[in-house]
Amino acid sequence: MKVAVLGAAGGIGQALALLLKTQLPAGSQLSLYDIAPVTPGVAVDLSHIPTAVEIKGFAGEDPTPALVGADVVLISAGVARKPGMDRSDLFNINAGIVRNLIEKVAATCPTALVGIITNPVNTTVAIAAEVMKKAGVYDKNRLFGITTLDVIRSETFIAELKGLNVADVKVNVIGGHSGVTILPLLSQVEGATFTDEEVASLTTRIQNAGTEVVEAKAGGGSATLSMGQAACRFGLSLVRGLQGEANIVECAYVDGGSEHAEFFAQPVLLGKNGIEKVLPYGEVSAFEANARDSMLDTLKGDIKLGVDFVK
Ligand SMILES: NC(=O)c1ccc[n+]([C@@H]2O[C@H](COP(=O)([O-])OP(=O)(O)OC[C@H]3O[C@@H](n4cnc5c(N)ncnc54)[C@H](O)[C@@H]3O)[C@@H](O)[C@H]2O)c1
Ligand SMILES: O=C(O)C[C@H](O)C(=O)O
Repeated sequence: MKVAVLGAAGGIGQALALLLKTQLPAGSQLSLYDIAPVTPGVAVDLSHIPTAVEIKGFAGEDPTPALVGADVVLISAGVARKPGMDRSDLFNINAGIVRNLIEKVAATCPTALVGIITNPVNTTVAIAAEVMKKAGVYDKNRLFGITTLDVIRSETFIAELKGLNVADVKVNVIGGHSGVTILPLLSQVEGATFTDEEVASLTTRIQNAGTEVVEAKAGGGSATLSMGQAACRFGLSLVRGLQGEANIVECAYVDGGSEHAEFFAQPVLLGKNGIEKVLPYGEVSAFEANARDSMLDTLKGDIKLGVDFVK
Protein backbone atom coordinates (compact mmCIF):
# COMPACT_ATOMS: atom_id res chain seq x y z
CA MET A 1 0.00 0.00 0.00
CA LYS A 2 1.47 3.37 -0.98
CA VAL A 3 0.24 6.62 0.56
CA ALA A 4 1.37 10.00 -0.80
CA VAL A 5 1.05 13.22 1.20
CA LEU A 6 1.18 16.43 -0.88
CA GLY A 7 1.98 19.47 1.27
CA ALA A 8 4.01 17.21 3.52
CA ALA A 9 6.39 19.88 4.87
CA GLY A 10 3.54 21.98 6.28
CA GLY A 11 1.92 22.02 9.70
CA ILE A 12 -0.63 19.36 8.81
CA GLY A 13 1.65 17.48 6.46
CA GLN A 14 4.39 16.87 9.02
CA ALA A 15 1.97 15.81 11.77
CA LEU A 16 0.14 13.54 9.33
CA ALA A 17 3.38 12.03 8.04
CA LEU A 18 4.51 11.26 11.60
CA LEU A 19 1.21 9.57 12.46
CA LEU A 20 1.20 7.58 9.22
CA LYS A 21 4.82 6.49 9.71
CA THR A 22 3.84 5.03 13.07
CA GLN A 23 0.39 3.68 12.19
CA LEU A 24 0.33 2.46 8.57
CA PRO A 25 0.34 -1.33 8.20
CA ALA A 26 3.75 -2.99 8.02
CA GLY A 27 5.06 -3.09 4.47
CA SER A 28 3.43 0.20 3.45
CA GLN A 29 5.24 2.96 1.59
CA LEU A 30 4.88 6.61 2.53
CA SER A 31 5.74 9.24 -0.05
CA LEU A 32 6.11 12.89 0.99
CA TYR A 33 5.96 15.81 -1.44
CA ASP A 34 6.05 19.57 -0.95
CA ILE A 35 7.48 22.49 -2.90
CA ALA A 36 9.56 23.27 0.20
CA PRO A 37 13.19 22.10 -0.16
CA VAL A 38 13.15 20.69 3.39
CA THR A 39 10.82 17.83 2.38
CA PRO A 40 13.43 15.12 1.68
CA GLY A 41 14.87 16.02 5.09
CA VAL A 42 11.49 15.55 6.75
CA ALA A 43 11.45 12.05 5.25
CA VAL A 44 15.01 11.31 6.45
CA ASP A 45 14.02 12.47 9.93
CA LEU A 46 10.95 10.21 9.99
CA SER A 47 12.90 7.31 8.49
CA HIS A 48 14.76 6.94 11.81
CA ILE A 49 11.53 5.88 13.55
CA PRO A 50 11.62 2.08 13.77
CA THR A 51 8.47 0.98 11.93
CA ALA A 52 8.10 -1.21 8.85
CA VAL A 53 6.94 1.72 6.72
CA GLU A 54 9.30 2.79 3.95
CA ILE A 55 9.43 6.58 3.54
CA LYS A 56 10.76 8.86 0.77
CA GLY A 57 10.63 12.64 0.38
CA PHE A 58 10.46 14.75 -2.77
CA ALA A 59 10.66 18.52 -3.28
CA GLY A 60 10.51 20.85 -6.26
CA GLU A 61 7.90 21.87 -8.79
CA ASP A 62 6.81 18.41 -9.94
CA PRO A 63 4.99 15.97 -7.63
CA THR A 64 5.12 13.14 -10.21
CA PRO A 65 7.92 11.06 -8.62
CA ALA A 66 6.00 11.03 -5.32
CA LEU A 67 2.79 9.92 -7.01
CA VAL A 68 4.02 6.94 -9.03
CA GLY A 69 2.10 3.86 -7.86
CA ALA A 70 0.19 5.69 -5.11
CA ASP A 71 -2.96 3.97 -3.82
CA VAL A 72 -3.98 6.88 -1.60
CA VAL A 73 -3.16 10.59 -2.07
CA LEU A 74 -3.81 13.05 0.78
CA ILE A 75 -3.52 16.73 -0.16
CA SER A 76 -2.85 19.49 2.37
CA ALA A 77 -0.78 21.75 0.08
CA GLY A 78 -1.78 25.39 0.17
CA VAL A 79 -2.14 28.39 2.44
CA ALA A 80 -3.97 28.50 5.78
CA ARG A 81 -6.18 31.17 7.38
CA LYS A 82 -5.13 34.06 9.57
CA PRO A 83 -7.48 35.85 11.99
CA GLY A 84 -10.19 37.83 10.20
CA MET A 85 -10.21 35.53 7.16
CA ASP A 86 -12.88 33.06 6.05
CA ARG A 87 -11.93 29.78 4.41
CA SER A 88 -13.28 31.21 1.14
CA ASP A 89 -10.54 33.89 1.29
CA LEU A 90 -8.06 31.07 0.57
CA PHE A 91 -9.67 30.32 -2.80
CA ASN A 92 -7.49 32.68 -4.87
CA ILE A 93 -4.28 30.85 -3.98
CA ASN A 94 -5.43 27.33 -3.17
CA ALA A 95 -7.69 26.78 -6.18
CA GLY A 96 -4.73 26.87 -8.56
CA ILE A 97 -2.57 24.73 -6.28
CA VAL A 98 -5.21 21.99 -6.08
CA ARG A 99 -5.91 22.15 -9.82
CA ASN A 100 -2.22 21.74 -10.67
CA LEU A 101 -1.69 18.88 -8.21
CA ILE A 102 -4.80 17.01 -9.35
CA GLU A 103 -3.65 17.30 -12.97
CA LYS A 104 -0.55 15.38 -11.91
CA VAL A 105 -2.59 12.85 -9.92
CA ALA A 106 -4.82 12.30 -12.96
CA ALA A 107 -1.77 11.72 -15.17
CA THR A 108 0.25 9.59 -12.75
CA CYS A 109 -2.04 7.61 -10.43
CA PRO A 110 -5.56 8.06 -11.84
CA THR A 111 -7.09 5.23 -9.81
CA ALA A 112 -5.74 6.38 -6.44
CA LEU A 113 -8.17 7.35 -3.68
CA VAL A 114 -7.77 11.11 -3.23
CA GLY A 115 -8.52 12.92 0.03
CA ILE A 116 -8.53 16.72 -0.06
CA ILE A 117 -7.72 18.72 3.07
CA THR A 118 -6.83 22.03 1.40
CA ASN A 119 -9.41 24.76 2.01
CA PRO A 120 -11.95 25.84 1.02
CA VAL A 121 -12.84 22.13 0.90
CA ASN A 122 -16.41 22.81 -0.31
CA THR A 123 -14.81 24.29 -3.45
CA THR A 124 -11.46 22.50 -3.87
CA VAL A 125 -13.18 19.10 -4.09
CA ALA A 126 -15.37 20.42 -6.93
CA ILE A 127 -12.20 21.70 -8.63
CA ALA A 128 -10.57 18.28 -8.29
CA ALA A 129 -13.63 16.56 -9.78
CA GLU A 130 -13.71 18.91 -12.78
CA VAL A 131 -9.99 18.46 -13.45
CA MET A 132 -10.39 14.68 -13.34
CA LYS A 133 -13.42 14.85 -15.65
CA LYS A 134 -11.37 16.88 -18.13
CA ALA A 135 -8.64 14.26 -17.97
CA GLY A 136 -11.23 11.50 -18.48
CA VAL A 137 -10.38 9.72 -15.23
CA TYR A 138 -13.10 10.90 -12.82
CA ASP A 139 -14.50 8.23 -10.50
CA LYS A 140 -16.82 9.73 -7.89
CA ASN A 141 -16.14 6.81 -5.57
CA ARG A 142 -12.46 7.76 -5.31
CA LEU A 143 -12.61 11.45 -4.40
CA PHE A 144 -13.17 12.72 -0.84
CA GLY A 145 -13.20 16.05 0.95
CA ILE A 146 -11.81 15.26 4.39
CA THR A 147 -14.28 16.49 7.02
CA THR A 148 -13.06 14.18 9.79
CA LEU A 149 -11.87 17.15 11.86
CA ASP A 150 -15.52 18.21 12.26
CA VAL A 151 -16.31 14.68 13.45
CA ILE A 152 -13.50 14.42 16.01
CA ARG A 153 -14.25 17.92 17.32
CA SER A 154 -17.90 16.95 17.73
CA GLU A 155 -16.92 13.76 19.57
CA THR A 156 -14.59 15.72 21.86
CA PHE A 157 -16.99 18.56 22.67
CA ILE A 158 -19.96 16.22 23.26
CA ALA A 159 -17.93 14.02 25.60
CA GLU A 160 -16.71 17.09 27.52
CA LEU A 161 -20.21 18.57 27.86
CA LYS A 162 -21.93 15.35 28.87
CA GLY A 163 -19.15 13.72 30.89
CA LEU A 164 -18.98 10.73 28.53
CA ASN A 165 -16.07 8.50 27.60
CA VAL A 166 -15.04 10.08 24.27
CA ALA A 167 -14.24 6.65 22.81
CA ASP A 168 -17.94 5.80 23.08
CA VAL A 169 -19.23 8.94 21.34
CA LYS A 170 -20.24 8.52 17.69
CA VAL A 171 -21.72 11.33 15.63
CA ASN A 172 -22.43 12.04 11.98
CA VAL A 173 -21.49 15.48 10.67
CA ILE A 174 -23.15 16.30 7.36
CA GLY A 175 -23.09 19.09 4.76
CA GLY A 176 -19.72 20.64 4.01
CA HIS A 177 -16.66 22.07 5.75
CA SER A 178 -17.18 25.75 6.55
CA GLY A 179 -19.41 27.74 8.88
CA VAL A 180 -23.10 26.95 8.54
CA THR A 181 -22.42 24.09 6.12
CA ILE A 182 -20.99 22.03 9.03
CA LEU A 183 -23.94 20.26 10.65
CA PRO A 184 -23.41 17.79 13.52
CA LEU A 185 -26.44 15.54 14.01
CA LEU A 186 -26.61 15.83 17.78
CA SER A 187 -30.13 14.37 17.90
CA GLN A 188 -28.65 11.00 16.89
CA VAL A 189 -25.98 10.76 19.61
CA GLU A 190 -26.59 7.65 21.68
CA GLY A 191 -26.46 7.99 25.45
CA ALA A 192 -26.88 11.78 25.51
CA THR A 193 -29.73 14.24 25.37
CA PHE A 194 -29.39 17.95 24.80
CA THR A 195 -31.59 20.92 25.66
CA ASP A 196 -32.49 23.26 22.81
CA GLU A 197 -29.97 25.77 24.19
CA GLU A 198 -27.25 23.10 24.27
CA VAL A 199 -28.01 22.08 20.69
CA ALA A 200 -27.80 25.67 19.50
CA SER A 201 -24.59 26.52 21.37
CA LEU A 202 -22.80 23.21 20.65
CA THR A 203 -23.68 23.36 16.97
CA THR A 204 -22.30 26.91 16.78
CA ARG A 205 -19.14 25.90 18.64
CA ILE A 206 -18.49 22.99 16.25
CA GLN A 207 -19.13 25.25 13.24
CA ASN A 208 -16.70 27.86 14.58
CA ALA A 209 -14.07 25.49 15.97
CA GLY A 210 -11.65 26.21 13.13
CA THR A 211 -11.88 29.92 13.90
CA GLU A 212 -11.35 29.15 17.60
CA VAL A 213 -7.94 27.68 16.67
CA VAL A 214 -7.09 30.41 14.14
CA GLU A 215 -7.72 33.09 16.76
CA ALA A 216 -5.85 31.21 19.49
CA LYS A 217 -2.82 30.83 17.18
CA ALA A 218 -3.04 34.61 16.58
CA GLY A 219 -1.62 34.73 13.05
CA GLY A 220 0.45 31.53 13.35
CA GLY A 221 -1.88 29.44 11.20
CA SER A 222 -4.90 27.18 11.69
CA ALA A 223 -5.47 23.69 13.07
CA THR A 224 -2.54 21.44 12.20
CA LEU A 225 -2.13 18.81 14.94
CA SER A 226 -5.81 17.93 15.36
CA MET A 227 -6.09 17.94 11.57
CA GLY A 228 -3.08 15.66 11.32
CA GLN A 229 -4.90 13.24 13.63
CA ALA A 230 -8.16 13.61 11.68
CA ALA A 231 -6.46 13.05 8.32
CA CYS A 232 -4.57 10.05 9.72
CA ARG A 233 -7.83 8.50 10.94
CA PHE A 234 -9.43 9.06 7.54
CA GLY A 235 -6.38 7.93 5.57
CA LEU A 236 -6.09 4.74 7.63
CA SER A 237 -9.79 4.07 7.02
CA LEU A 238 -9.20 4.39 3.27
CA VAL A 239 -6.30 1.93 3.56
CA ARG A 240 -8.36 -0.52 5.65
CA GLY A 241 -11.13 -0.39 3.06
CA LEU A 242 -8.65 -0.99 0.23
CA GLN A 243 -7.30 -3.99 2.14
CA GLY A 244 -10.77 -5.50 2.29
CA GLU A 245 -11.62 -4.84 5.94
CA ALA A 246 -15.39 -4.83 6.50
CA ASN A 247 -17.61 -2.14 8.04
CA ILE A 248 -15.29 0.83 7.58
CA VAL A 249 -17.58 3.85 7.76
CA GLU A 250 -16.55 7.52 7.79
CA CYS A 251 -18.30 10.79 7.06
CA ALA A 252 -16.76 12.59 4.08
CA TYR A 253 -17.66 15.28 1.55
CA VAL A 254 -18.43 13.28 -1.58
CA ASP A 255 -20.24 13.21 -4.90
CA GLY A 256 -22.67 10.65 -3.53
CA GLY A 257 -25.87 11.40 -5.44
CA SER A 258 -27.26 13.49 -2.58
CA GLU A 259 -30.64 15.09 -3.11
CA HIS A 260 -29.23 18.21 -1.43
CA ALA A 261 -26.17 19.17 -3.49
CA GLU A 262 -23.67 17.77 -5.99
CA PHE A 263 -21.20 17.30 -3.11
CA PHE A 264 -22.44 16.62 0.41
CA ALA A 265 -20.77 15.25 3.53
CA GLN A 266 -22.44 12.12 4.85
CA PRO A 267 -21.45 8.63 6.02
CA VAL A 268 -19.93 6.32 3.43
CA LEU A 269 -18.96 2.65 3.56
CA LEU A 270 -15.36 2.26 2.37
CA GLY A 271 -13.96 -0.69 0.50
CA LYS A 272 -11.63 -1.93 -2.24
CA ASN A 273 -12.90 0.67 -4.72
CA GLY A 274 -13.18 3.62 -2.37
CA ILE A 275 -16.85 4.28 -1.67
CA GLU A 276 -18.69 0.95 -1.66
CA LYS A 277 -21.96 2.53 -0.60
CA VAL A 278 -23.23 5.98 0.30
CA LEU A 279 -25.13 5.52 3.55
CA PRO A 280 -28.23 7.42 4.64
CA TYR A 281 -27.50 9.90 7.42
CA GLY A 282 -30.68 8.92 9.24
CA GLU A 283 -33.49 10.79 10.94
CA VAL A 284 -32.88 14.43 11.80
CA SER A 285 -34.59 16.80 14.24
CA ALA A 286 -36.59 19.85 13.14
CA PHE A 287 -33.61 22.05 14.14
CA GLU A 288 -31.26 19.95 11.99
CA ALA A 289 -33.64 19.82 9.02
CA ASN A 290 -33.91 23.60 9.10
CA ALA A 291 -30.12 24.04 9.43
CA ARG A 292 -29.57 21.58 6.56
CA ASP A 293 -31.99 23.32 4.25
CA SER A 294 -30.67 26.78 5.16
CA MET A 295 -27.06 25.85 4.30
CA LEU A 296 -27.78 24.68 0.76
CA ASP A 297 -27.51 28.03 -1.07
CA THR A 298 -24.09 28.60 0.51
CA LEU A 299 -22.93 25.06 -0.26
CA LYS A 300 -24.14 25.13 -3.86
CA GLY A 301 -22.47 28.54 -4.35
CA ASP A 302 -19.18 27.15 -3.04
CA ILE A 303 -19.43 24.18 -5.43
CA LYS A 304 -20.29 26.38 -8.43
CA LEU A 305 -17.21 28.52 -7.76
CA GLY A 306 -15.05 25.40 -8.13
CA VAL A 307 -16.80 24.13 -11.23
CA ASP A 308 -16.58 27.57 -12.92
CA PHE A 309 -12.88 27.87 -12.00
CA VAL A 310 -12.00 24.84 -14.12
CA LYS A 311 -14.52 25.28 -16.95
N1 LIG B 1 -10.07 20.02 5.82
C1 LIG B 1 -9.83 20.50 7.03
O1 LIG B 1 -10.54 20.15 7.99
C2 LIG B 1 -8.65 21.40 7.27
C3 LIG B 1 -8.18 21.59 8.58
C4 LIG B 1 -7.09 22.40 8.79
C5 LIG B 1 -6.48 23.04 7.71
N2 LIG B 1 -6.97 22.85 6.45
C6 LIG B 1 -6.31 23.46 5.30
O2 LIG B 1 -5.13 22.72 4.97
C7 LIG B 1 -4.23 23.55 4.24
C8 LIG B 1 -2.82 23.42 4.80
O3 LIG B 1 -2.77 23.89 6.12
P1 LIG B 1 -1.38 23.87 6.95
O4 LIG B 1 -1.70 24.39 8.29
O5 LIG B 1 -0.70 22.57 6.79
O6 LIG B 1 -0.57 24.98 6.13
P2 LIG B 1 1.03 25.18 6.07
O7 LIG B 1 1.26 26.53 5.50
O8 LIG B 1 1.64 24.84 7.37
O9 LIG B 1 1.48 24.06 5.03
C9 LIG B 1 1.12 24.10 3.69
C10 LIG B 1 2.21 23.46 2.90
O10 LIG B 1 1.80 23.45 1.54
C11 LIG B 1 2.98 23.63 0.78
N3 LIG B 1 2.62 24.03 -0.58
C12 LIG B 1 2.20 25.23 -1.02
N4 LIG B 1 2.00 25.17 -2.35
C13 LIG B 1 2.32 23.93 -2.74
C14 LIG B 1 2.33 23.26 -3.99
N5 LIG B 1 1.97 23.88 -5.12
N6 LIG B 1 2.71 21.96 -4.02
C15 LIG B 1 3.08 21.32 -2.87
N7 LIG B 1 3.10 21.92 -1.68
C16 LIG B 1 2.73 23.20 -1.62
C17 LIG B 1 3.78 24.66 1.55
O11 LIG B 1 5.15 24.65 1.15
C18 LIG B 1 3.56 24.19 2.98
O12 LIG B 1 4.57 23.31 3.41
C19 LIG B 1 -4.83 24.95 4.33
O13 LIG B 1 -5.50 25.26 3.14
C20 LIG B 1 -5.80 24.85 5.48
O14 LIG B 1 -6.85 25.80 5.40
C21 LIG B 1 -8.03 22.04 6.23
O1 LIG C 1 -10.50 26.80 10.03
C1 LIG C 1 -9.61 26.67 9.20
O2 LIG C 1 -9.24 27.58 8.45
C2 LIG C 1 -8.88 25.35 9.11
C3 LIG C 1 -9.78 24.16 9.12
O3 LIG C 1 -10.71 24.19 8.09
C4 LIG C 1 -10.44 23.92 10.45
O4 LIG C 1 -11.62 23.59 10.47
O5 LIG C 1 -9.75 24.03 11.48
